[in-house]
Amino acid sequence: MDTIQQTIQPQGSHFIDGAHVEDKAGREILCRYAATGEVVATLHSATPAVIEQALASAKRAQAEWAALPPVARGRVLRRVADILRDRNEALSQLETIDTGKPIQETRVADASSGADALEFFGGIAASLTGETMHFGGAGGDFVYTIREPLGLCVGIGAWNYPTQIACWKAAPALACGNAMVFKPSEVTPLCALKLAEIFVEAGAPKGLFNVVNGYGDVGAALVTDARVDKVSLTGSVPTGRKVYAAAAGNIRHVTMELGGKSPLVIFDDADLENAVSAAINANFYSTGQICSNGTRVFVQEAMVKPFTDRLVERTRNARIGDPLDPETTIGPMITDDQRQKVLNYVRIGQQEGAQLLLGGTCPDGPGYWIEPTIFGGVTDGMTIAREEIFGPVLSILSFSDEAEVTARANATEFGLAAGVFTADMKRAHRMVAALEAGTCWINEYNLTPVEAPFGGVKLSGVGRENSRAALEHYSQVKSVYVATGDVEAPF
Ligand SMILES: NC(=O)C1=CN([C@@H]2O[C@H](COP(=O)(O)OP(=O)(O)OC[C@H]3O[C@@H](n4cnc5c(N)ncnc54)[C@H](O)[C@@H]3O)[C@@H](O)[C@H]2O)C=CC1
Repeated sequence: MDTIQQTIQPQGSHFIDGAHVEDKAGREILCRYAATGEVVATLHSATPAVIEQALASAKRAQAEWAALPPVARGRVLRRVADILRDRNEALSQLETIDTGKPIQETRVADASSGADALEFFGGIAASLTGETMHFGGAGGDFVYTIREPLGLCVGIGAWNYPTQIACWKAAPALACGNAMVFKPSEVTPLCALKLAEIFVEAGAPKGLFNVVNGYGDVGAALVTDARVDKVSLTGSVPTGRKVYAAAAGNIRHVTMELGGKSPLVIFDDADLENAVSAAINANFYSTGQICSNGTRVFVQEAMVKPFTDRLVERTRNARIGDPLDPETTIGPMITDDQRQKVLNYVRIGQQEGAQLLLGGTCPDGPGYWIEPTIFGGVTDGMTIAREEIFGPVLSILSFSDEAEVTARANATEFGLAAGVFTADMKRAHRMVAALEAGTCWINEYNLTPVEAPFGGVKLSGVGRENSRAALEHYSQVKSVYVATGDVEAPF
């Protein structure tokens, strides 16, 4: 039988101009399966020569791609979507090995979510048109606009959704006629390589979607290259600050999908089971490694006890185990470093007086496991209520009324997402209007259909992914004034 490594090891660390590329001069990237700590693939961080090759080939491919009729571009993207769906099982297994996320999740949320984006933007490609503005009636002057691609885009990804992040960035970029060089997170380098192969198989010009693997310095080199017209990052706020500043040097476009500390507000008229389900999804899906997670769970006073009891009871049913077993509902953290960071927050939570109601410890054995953790009695000033943990740690905070909870929910420098659970729809709409967040859910949490814009306000980012809104961030408008009469001049 093949070992995991024999099956998983890619033919090269990068995929450029239609082929796998290797340059062993680059620093090693050891790709570990988070469930066991086993090294499943060894890659090398891109050298300057590899980066140059990727950018030059993408630049060439962009001109070829932009010259195609939009309907032909759309067809290629839709073919990519079809292949992703046909190979969902194999791609889900790879995603599980790349990230440690349970197969139960990767089967429905990764390649399939990527396919949705490619299908949506593939369908829209042919309907990207300009506008016409008339002056002085029929036969008079007019302006028409042309929606143009930006050119060469760089995508940089976080570790939690390697396939989805690559697709959410590539699909709108390519639909608009751009090319993309994508750099995955150094801890999940595998999935985007497969996606790059599939683009070529679906008929995309070689070089249109290149993947270079590497550490932060590779991302930095891509961002500062003068040929790059746009940078889209999914990552942490500190990295976002650096990338945004670097892009400013050349006055380049950016999309920043950054971190969060989102509120999930549960009023005492909400359906208890639905609210508990949402709190579970908003904190423990992907072992809590989701930027939009509702980690500050504000519960109205009368609801605190029944909500807490039921949440703890149901969370005891979480099945921690082999991520490739379809019954498993909780996988490991991505790396031991990330687990240590989360455990440190658990310690700080206890030191600052929060009540540890469940979890907080690590199951025995290899791999980067941590139990789903619930804190009660959390107050706004506590570190665990202020900082992004990016792990399975849920904080329950109690509140008395709407005005109070709205102010407290907004008292954060982040603004990615928010959720409100109530039977009173007037209150729900009033609250979401007042919440400082880019994405809100009423009586749900963390659903992100491709038709809806996704993105943050405040420190959580700029720009939007998905929906027609993303097209604005991957294209620019040229305005063309057409005169029909003589030219007036003062002398
Ligand atoms: N808003 C969103 O859509 C999402 C946000 N995130 C955020 O991402 C974070 C976790 O992901 P990480 O991979 O740890 O984030 P990170 O910020 O450490 O790294 C993100 C990516 O940026 C690259 N990078 C690092 N330094 C760079 C530099 N100077 N220039 C260019 N690229 C550089 C990394 O190699 C990686 O590919 C969390 O804070 C989370 O909130 C994660 C998923 C979705």
